[in-house]
Amino acid sequence: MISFKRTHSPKSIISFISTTSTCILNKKVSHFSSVVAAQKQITASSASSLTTGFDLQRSLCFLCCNCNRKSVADPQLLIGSLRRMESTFNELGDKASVLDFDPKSADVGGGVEDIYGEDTATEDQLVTPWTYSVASGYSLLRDPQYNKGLAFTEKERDTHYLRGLLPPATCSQQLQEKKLMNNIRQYQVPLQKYMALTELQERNERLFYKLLIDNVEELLPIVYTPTVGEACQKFGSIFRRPQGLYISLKEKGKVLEVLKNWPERTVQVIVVTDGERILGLGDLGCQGMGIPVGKLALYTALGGVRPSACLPITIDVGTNNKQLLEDEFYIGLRQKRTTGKEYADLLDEFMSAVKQNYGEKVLIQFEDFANHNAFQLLEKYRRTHLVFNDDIQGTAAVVLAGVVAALRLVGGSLSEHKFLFLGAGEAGTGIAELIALEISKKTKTPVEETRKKIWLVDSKGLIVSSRKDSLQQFKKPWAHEHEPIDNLLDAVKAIKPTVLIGSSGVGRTFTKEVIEAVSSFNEKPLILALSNPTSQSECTAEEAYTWSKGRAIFASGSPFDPVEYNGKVYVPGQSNNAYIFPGFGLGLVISGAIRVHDDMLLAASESLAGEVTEEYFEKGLIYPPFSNIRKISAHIAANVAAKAYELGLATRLPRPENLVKYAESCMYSPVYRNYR
Ligand SMILES: O=C([O-])CC(=O)C(=O)O
Ligand SMILES: [Mg+2]
Repeated sequence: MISFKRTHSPKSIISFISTTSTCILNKKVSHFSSVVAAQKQITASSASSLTTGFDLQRSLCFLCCNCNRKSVADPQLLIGSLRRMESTFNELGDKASVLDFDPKSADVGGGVEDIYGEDTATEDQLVTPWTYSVASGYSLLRDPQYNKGLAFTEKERDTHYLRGLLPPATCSQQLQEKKLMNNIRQYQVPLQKYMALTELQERNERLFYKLLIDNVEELLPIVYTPTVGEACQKFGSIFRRPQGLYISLKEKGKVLEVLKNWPERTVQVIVVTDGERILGLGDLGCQGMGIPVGKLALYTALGGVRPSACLPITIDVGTNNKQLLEDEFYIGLRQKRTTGKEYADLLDEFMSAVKQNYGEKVLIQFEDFANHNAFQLLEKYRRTHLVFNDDIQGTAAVVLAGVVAALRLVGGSLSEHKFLFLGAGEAGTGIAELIALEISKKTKTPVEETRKKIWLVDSKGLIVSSRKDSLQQFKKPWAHEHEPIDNLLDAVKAIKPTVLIGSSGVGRTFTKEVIEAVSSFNEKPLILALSNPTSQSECTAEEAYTWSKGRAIFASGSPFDPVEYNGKVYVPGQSNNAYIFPGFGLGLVISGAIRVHDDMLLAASESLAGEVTEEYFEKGLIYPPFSNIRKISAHIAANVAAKAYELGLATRLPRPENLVKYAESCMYSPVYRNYR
């Protein structure tokens, strides 16, 4: 039955009870879930000895259920019980123990009893899916945020009612990590590894992050590209427990309420998608949820943002993917995508609700929206919200960093190079613009001029001025004077780029002829095949090295293994926005930035390029290894935060003196905590 901890002083319990009752009487809380929320607030705000709210909440639940199992929402009955409880404590004074209190004079006896009525409830009876605010006992083992499995110490097993719920052995987090890695390595199929990791995340969050942080190079291709792409494609079939928040057209008019259902109040980073352009795989509708979930796992593992401060969101406005619409296991709305006003209104409601619920400083990262919405959303909200488009801005910052680093290998300054892109969408035009901006700043030349060094090819051929009228807005700045060319190979031959960048989302488009052509007029052609996942990469690492006869400097969006060519081993780099967004977001969060400015992207990019040291250049690498990513992220965060302060966009004052140290000190560590 009810068991307040004996460590709770009766006075503090009484004060809690009376505050709660007052809240209920004043109709500040109107139903039971609000009582739970109120209880959390009261516990947090009263500096009483109520250090654990668990038992209180449990008893409230208990009382509630006991009042009337069919209608737990009756505040009057609850207050009645609370009052009786209060008077029991008052009578007995400091000697009181909660065991002295029996809410309905022994309505509940000993033994095994279904006191909450959940097991005995018939199908038409309502049961309350209640939970504790502070977990203990069985619920502690089921709470991924606090569960430590066999690593609970003897003392914790005593104080948290875990005796008997675990086998006798205890072990360290290191040993658990070793076991889990052994298990994961046994799976041959990457998707099975993905599922095993997801299960771990839902079972023991700290252990999940410990694995990810300590084995980042091995596990990144599982929780992230390429495997996350396959996971999204099969999301309905592998779906077990929901992660993140789903906002669909059904929730129109109620988005704020939906946000309030999320259990965490202090959210710092939201990654949101509408699933229309998942990696280079196209429209995966609601199943795109794998992407925000994966990106936020990296926010924590690579950038040190606390998991509880991360919120993955999928906005479901339907899908045009016929196969999914016909798939019996599809988890989303079964309708064609809505567009126009209805789409804009839902997004608008979402953006306002986020600000209302979480304030001005929550970062909203747009991810994998289709071009036509991505540019518009960024433009529409960048002055009113803290927004960042990873595919446009994050990819741009990472590619600029790689290109700047590569200058050490290929020579020349940025302005002396000529760039040709295959793909003129978010990544292509985003990268092009940031390169043009950087050249403009460095050479003090107007950006309209520096753009002329950069050429883009889309599905219709080279973007040239004669096509201007029919081009989408975001492509227009790239329509330079040139005769029309309708394919990449001819464009390569005509433009003679020193840098060739693939951002088309279409695999195997850097053909042998294309790579041979670009290698014919460059000693060391810089070739970046950015599209994800691996199946969509413009070429493989092996193709790039072989066709360029070992001369290409190559990096790709998804990882490739090292390649041996003519007796030499070439290690390809991974040009993926995962280098940037975790540190970038951390920098915004720690400075309390309220808007994103392009100069912050340049700051992040510069910081990343600065991490590529001689030892990596010697191996032909233009990015540092991911194994150093937390240190890299701290530096990126510090550089971004410094820029936020410089621009007057930071609200965390005073500015910490040493921003790198400060960033490091803010980073989440997955090591287990000791419980009192
Ligand atoms: O998720 C990734 O690996 C990079 C990215 O943003 C994309 O391809 O859309
Ligand atoms: Mg993306």
